[in-house]
Amino acid sequence: MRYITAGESHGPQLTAVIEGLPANLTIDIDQINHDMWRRKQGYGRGARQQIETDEVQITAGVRHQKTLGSPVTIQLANKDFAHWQSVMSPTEPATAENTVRQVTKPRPGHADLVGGMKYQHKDLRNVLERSSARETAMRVAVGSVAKQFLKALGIDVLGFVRQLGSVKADTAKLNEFADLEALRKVTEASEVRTFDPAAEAEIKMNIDAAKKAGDTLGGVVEVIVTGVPAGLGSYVSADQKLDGRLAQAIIAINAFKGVAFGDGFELANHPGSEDMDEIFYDQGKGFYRQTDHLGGFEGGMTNGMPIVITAVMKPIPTLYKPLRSVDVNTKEAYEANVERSDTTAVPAAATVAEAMTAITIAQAVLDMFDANAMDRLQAQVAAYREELKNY
Ligand SMILES: Cc1cc2nc3c(=O)[nH]c(=O)nc-3n(C[C@H](O)[C@H](O)[C@H](O)COP(=O)(O)O)c2cc1C
Ligand SMILES: C=C(O[C@@H]1CC(C(=O)O)=C[C@@H](OP(=O)(O)O)[C@H]1O)C(=O)O
Repeated sequence: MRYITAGESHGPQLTAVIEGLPANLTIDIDQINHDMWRRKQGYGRGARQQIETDEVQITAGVRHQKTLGSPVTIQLANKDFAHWQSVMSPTEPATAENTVRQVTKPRPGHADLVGGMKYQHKDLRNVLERSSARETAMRVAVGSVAKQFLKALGIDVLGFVRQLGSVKADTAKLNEFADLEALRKVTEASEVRTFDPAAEAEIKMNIDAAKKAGDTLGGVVEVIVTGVPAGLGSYVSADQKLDGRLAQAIIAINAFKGVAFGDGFELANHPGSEDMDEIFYDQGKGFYRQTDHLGGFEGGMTNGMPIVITAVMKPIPTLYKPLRSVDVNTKEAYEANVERSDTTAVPAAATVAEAMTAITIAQAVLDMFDANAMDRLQAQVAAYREELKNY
């Protein structure tokens, strides 16, 4: 399965094309729109989210809620385009009137300056429109389809917030959740998508304070995947290592700067005897582990334990507090000014990280099993799970 997205932040619409989904997968559009809603939410988001409704349309590859095996197209209108029609028109020629909102002042932390140099744009709007995280809306739509595919195979994926700014949610509280369903309910109801109400209250205060100071906040998201059979991905070649592919997918989210599996950077603080997940055997369930320090991966392959990914998002680069930069035409120094921006988007980014994870795991499943028809694929996965138990 592969996908591509197209669309500018203030252009007419965003589009995703997914190729390689098996036929007869049931697609629930309400579920997609629910995930779109989750990405739109989150304390600290800016005014743009009040303009958009983010309800998608499926325009190809699905009939009566079932995939056909042909490419699937998902479309999303940008409501904000109404305010940018002339500036962002794909067909009108450039005139003095419709190029008035040219951007010549690159914002530090954005693609603006280097994108302009690379593509020979002097109106940096030509860069920022596509480098904007608006595009992550389509990744969430594709991810929602991937999640529905995985769910049909007993694999569940959830992303949530672990830390926002310097405030960390309490790990002991996370361990109290019986399953992902219970965790989903609590984190979905949280305005900052976390599971710790005490941390949530403190985080909201910090977001208010950052906003007041014209500053922004980053944070750490976590994604957990349960029900994964052992053996997805492979150790045989670097490009087949599934942990490596997941790391690429996560770092490819706007503003993500680091990714780790299991205990992650904490692994360095312990000797090997405390970090490995020892192997046990039971007649009924086969080989199993009692711990998951390595986050579900050995040798680039899933080992049957939950996949646990944490990833860090830098603070939003557009600040109301001005940052120093230089105009690309006049070469004069200036201090950046801002129209509108998010104070933080870590809660939204947790949904994006969940989507990128789901897409990557779905691709690994489709690389390994029959990718044509859902029934045959389900039968193969069930037989494979049985084979593993009897190994
Ligand atoms: C969900 C989400 C929302 C974002 N919202 C904003 C925003 O409102 N303002 C902003 O300057 N950056 C925002 N960003 C981050 C920028 O898109 C990103 O930092 C920029 O494109 C440069 O890419 P890089 O940080 O990956 O190098 C957002 C990122 C995500 C994932
Ligand atoms: C539009 C979205 O996020 C945008 C991501 C973004 C950026 O620079 O990445 C900048 C802001 O856009 P605007 O300049 O239109 O206010 C955010 O609102 C979205 O997530 O749907």
